[in-house]
Amino acid sequence: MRSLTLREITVRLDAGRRAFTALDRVSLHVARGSVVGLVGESGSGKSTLGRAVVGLAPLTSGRVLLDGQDVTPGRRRRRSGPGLGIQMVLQDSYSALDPQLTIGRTLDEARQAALLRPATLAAQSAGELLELVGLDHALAAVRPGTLSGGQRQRVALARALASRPEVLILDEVTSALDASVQSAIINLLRDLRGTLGLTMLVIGHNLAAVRHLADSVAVMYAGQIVETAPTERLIGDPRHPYTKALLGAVPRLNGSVSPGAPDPDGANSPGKLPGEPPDPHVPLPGCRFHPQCPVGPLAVPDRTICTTHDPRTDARLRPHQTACHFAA
Ligand SMILES: Nc1ncnc2c1ncn2[C@@H]1O[C@H](COP(=O)(O)OP(=O)(O)OP(=O)(O)O)[C@@H](O)[C@H]1O
Repeated sequence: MRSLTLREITVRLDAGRRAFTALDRVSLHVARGSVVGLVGESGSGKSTLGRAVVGLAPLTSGRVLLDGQDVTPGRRRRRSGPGLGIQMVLQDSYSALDPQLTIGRTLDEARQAALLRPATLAAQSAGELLELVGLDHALAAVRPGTLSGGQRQRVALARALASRPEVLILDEVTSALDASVQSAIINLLRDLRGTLGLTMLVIGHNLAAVRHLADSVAVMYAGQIVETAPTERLIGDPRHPYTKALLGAVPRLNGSVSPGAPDPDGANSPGKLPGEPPDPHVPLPGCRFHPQCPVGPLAVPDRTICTTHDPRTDARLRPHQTACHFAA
């Protein structure tokens, strides 16, 4: 396993009439064999970050490093990019699997692709891969359409593991599943982490699921990471005003939640904060969070949070910070 380092990742996307900044200089480190959770509201840029790392979203600037080695997608001097070294599993495994191929064929193709990679460790058989994710060998003969959502997600995981990736990015892999299936997948990921020592970036709305997998959690808001901290510290002592607001909307998080506990009502997910997150298509002048920021008008009603409060130093970064309720 290797570490994953993201340095100042910026992604500008084209949304019809004009481009907008979906990710703004995002930096993150996932130590070798560790698990980092990435949480935030819908539209904050979590999936775009994962996609940019594996080359599925255009990277405007920034670097992707595996153990310090530059594997940034699209860089000229890099020959293969993250390639098979970083694998991503998506929420929608139905569209991610070819409906015409049997599961065995899908896994065999993934194994074959991995064998072309010189550094690849010995790939396992399709049956062994299925076993690894808790599925019966017999499922190798069937097509994805006959599987349940949970089984398909396990197959998607097996396909990602077929190439023995150094880093696994899991994007909302449980959010489309029933509560009990969610719980089983979370437990599977915990087991795989133990047996394979995987380095993982786990993206999710569900803070409880991330909590029970992740050593540390990064909180994303409007295309930026506003706070990163060891998981229990983040939950017990959030420093950034946005993290506090996010956790404040989740009363049960400070209580006891059993590992991998299902969360059918979303009570352990980041709660619904007042107002709407900023629209990334509309550039915001001055403070991005505070409705009364004197630097400029804010297009986000009810968001009484100022991002200019530095959680690491507790410093007030800019003069207009004094208008922020949270830092007052
Ligand atoms: N291909 C694209 N073209 C244009 N805009 C996009 C594209 N992909 C994402 N976006 C926009 O980028 C922003 C970030 O989206 P992203 O899917 O990364 O957020 P997210 O935090 O993963 O949300 P969710 O949890 O709902 O998946 C959103 O405003 C989204 O509409």
